[in-house]
Amino acid sequence: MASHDPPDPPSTSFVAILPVKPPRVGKSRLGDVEDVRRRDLAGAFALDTVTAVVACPEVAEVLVVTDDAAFSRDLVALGCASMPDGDTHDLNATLQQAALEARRRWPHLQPVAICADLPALRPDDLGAALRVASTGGAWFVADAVEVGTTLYTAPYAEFAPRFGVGSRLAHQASGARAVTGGLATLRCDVDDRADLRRALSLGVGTHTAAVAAPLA
Ligand SMILES: Nc1nc2c(ncn2[C@@H]2O[C@H](COP(=O)(O)OP(=O)(O)OP(=O)(O)O)[C@@H](O)[C@H]2O)c(=O)[nH]1
Ligand SMILES: C[C@H](OP(=O)(O)O)C(=O)O
Repeated sequence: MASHDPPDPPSTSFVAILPVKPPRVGKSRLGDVEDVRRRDLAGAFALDTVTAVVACPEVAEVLVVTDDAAFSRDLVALGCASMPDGDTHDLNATLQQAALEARRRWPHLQPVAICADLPALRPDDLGAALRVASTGGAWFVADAVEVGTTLYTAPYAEFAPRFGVGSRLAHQASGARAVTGGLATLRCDVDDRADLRRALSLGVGTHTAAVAAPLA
C-alpha cells in the first residue's frame, strides 16, 4: 500500500551564503551592453539565483551578502536574510565573515557559498549537489568550463573558500572534493555573452528572461 508519510528530512541542512556585488558595478565582462541593461542583468541573475536557492529543500536558511542596501531589500523579499560586506574588499574574506555570522545565527547548519550569477539554476540540481556534500568534509562544484567554482561548502570549522581566478584548482589543492555529474544549471555561471547564451538555452528564471529578451 502506498505510504502517505512525509519524506525523511535531509541529513544535513545548509545555510546558503550568496555574495552579490552591487549590480551597478557587477558583471563587467558582459561585453557591449549599455550600463543600465548590464545593471539590470546583474540584478536579475541574483534574483533568479536566490529564488532557486530559497526553493531548494536542502537549504534551511539563505544569507545574502551585499553592500547594495536598496537591492538587498528586493532580495530579502524573496525569503532570505542579508548583511553588508563590511570592509574586507575581498570575496573570500567576505564569505568567511558571513560564515561567522551564519554560525552565530544557525550553529546547527552547514555553510555553503553559492555564486549569485546562476540565472538558470534549478533547485533539483542544487539539492543533488548538497546531498553529495552531506557525506562530510569540504566539497565544491566546478563551473561548466572547469576553470572556476560555483559552489563551495564545508563545516564551519573547515570553511575556507578560495573563489577567484582558477578557483577549481585552488579548491582541489585545498583538499576539497569535486561534486561530479551533470548539474548543468548549477555549473552555468554567467560572466560573458557566450555564458548568457548557454544559460538561455538551459532556461533562465523570470527576472533574467525579462531583461535578456531584447538581447536574444
Ligand atoms: N558581496 C560581494 N559579492 C561579490 C564580490 N565580488 C564578487 N561577488 C559576487 O561573487 C559572485 C562571482 O563573482 P564574479 O563572477 O567575479 O562576478 P562579478 O564580479 O560581478 O563579475 P565581473 O565584473 O565580470 O568580474 C557573484 O555573485 C558576484 O556578485 C564582492 O566583493 N562582494
Ligand atoms: C568567483 C569566480 O568566478 P569567475 O569570475 O571566475 O566566474 C570563481 O569561479 O571562483
